[in-house]
Amino acid sequence: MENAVAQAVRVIALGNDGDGVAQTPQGRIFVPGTVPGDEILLAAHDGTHGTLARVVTPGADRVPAPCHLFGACGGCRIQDMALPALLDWKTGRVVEALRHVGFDAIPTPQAHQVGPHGRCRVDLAFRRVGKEIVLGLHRRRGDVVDMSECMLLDPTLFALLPPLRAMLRSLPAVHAGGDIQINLLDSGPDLLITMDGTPDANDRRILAQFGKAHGVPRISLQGRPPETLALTGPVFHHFDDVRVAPPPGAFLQPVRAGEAFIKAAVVAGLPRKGLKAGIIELYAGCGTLSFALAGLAKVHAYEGDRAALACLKQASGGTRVLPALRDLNRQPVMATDLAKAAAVVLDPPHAGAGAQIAQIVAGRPACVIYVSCNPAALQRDLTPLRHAGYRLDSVTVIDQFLWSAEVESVCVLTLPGAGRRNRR
Ligand SMILES: C[S@@+](CC[C@H](N)C(=O)[O-])C[C@H]1O[C@@H](n2cnc3c(N)ncnc32)[C@H](O)[C@@H]1O
Repeated sequence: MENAVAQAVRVIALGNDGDGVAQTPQGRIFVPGTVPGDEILLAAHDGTHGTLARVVTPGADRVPAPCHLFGACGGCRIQDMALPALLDWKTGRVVEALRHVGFDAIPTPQAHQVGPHGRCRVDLAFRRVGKEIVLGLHRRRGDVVDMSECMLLDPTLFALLPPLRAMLRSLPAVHAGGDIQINLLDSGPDLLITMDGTPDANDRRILAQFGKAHGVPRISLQGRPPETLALTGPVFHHFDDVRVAPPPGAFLQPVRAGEAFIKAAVVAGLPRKGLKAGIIELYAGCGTLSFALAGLAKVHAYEGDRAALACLKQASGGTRVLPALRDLNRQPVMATDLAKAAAVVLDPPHAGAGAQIAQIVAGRPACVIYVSCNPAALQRDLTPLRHAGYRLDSVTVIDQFLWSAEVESVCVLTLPGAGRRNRR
């Protein structure tokens, strides 16, 4: 970074990762900590990225960041922009991706935003610093920032942090530090720890005491597979009244309200008729959507992670969910099977659905409901479906990663005429 800029420049947009984009005489430059409409002075820039010297005139959507750690902690990227404006920006990103797909008509999206203090899933890092433990999220580029306050975390998880720090401080197997994944289940927080020492019987005793005292039924050590270090009570969660036992570190939606919005959009997108043919669900995880779908039809649920599949299988007895283990990149569900389904629901990982998409295109199921956490993958995966004649019936945008650039969406696609063909 060298070039100082003397005159004020205007921030005209947000980039995909949430940094402001300033229009300068030298071209467009990403400037963290700015929002559209700001008139700013740059401290320096290198032609593509700049640093903010100060905001000269704030944009209409600029607000004071609600958390004192904003700017230091890497957890929130865009806290100085009003939440309705942030939801509009995220909605715009999804619509832009769909425009690039080339749909003739894009329905007006339904947009939902969760409230603060709802995060039930978090990955924290911890470091020994002197006699203390620093526990929190990483800086944007750098070390861990102690989470002394947080606008995101569920209050139960936030309340766990002080005793967790104290316990980690006393744990002999923690030398320099490690990481903790926490899932807040119905049975309480479920901890999966990575540490730089090897826990012995004394460490396990300390962990079990902590678990009993703070309502943490299970603490596991990261590994393949994870090892249970302390089990002081039953581990369970519920999806639509079905009791499941998620494995340590299970993928779950991060916010309950976000999960409910996704589920409602998926269920609302199912066809009204022909559900007897059953639903094919791809990337089912531990069954977040499966049991809701099974309230309406038989569900063939495919998942590639063994532990998640075992959870789904154990819970599926007496329901209409039929789980199957499958790596959908290497062995996608074939077109002939997909063709018979009343609907195909897919919720792929960040990279998208890869090889599975070609089989969906070839199978031409009447209805495809695509749940996305990545607009770029959504655009890539829906493009061949649009070329195959699919129409976009509805779009739902969900902002459940508040104050970040992440956005989820649910797109419902139908193939004109295919319902009649498949029901014959
Ligand atoms: C975004 S999560 C969705 C899970 C679930 N629908 C939910 O809402 O909790 C994606 C899921 O895809 C699974 N997955 C990732 N790659 C896969 C693959 N190649 N084959 C099958 N499943 C895969 C992951 O294990 C994870 O459960």
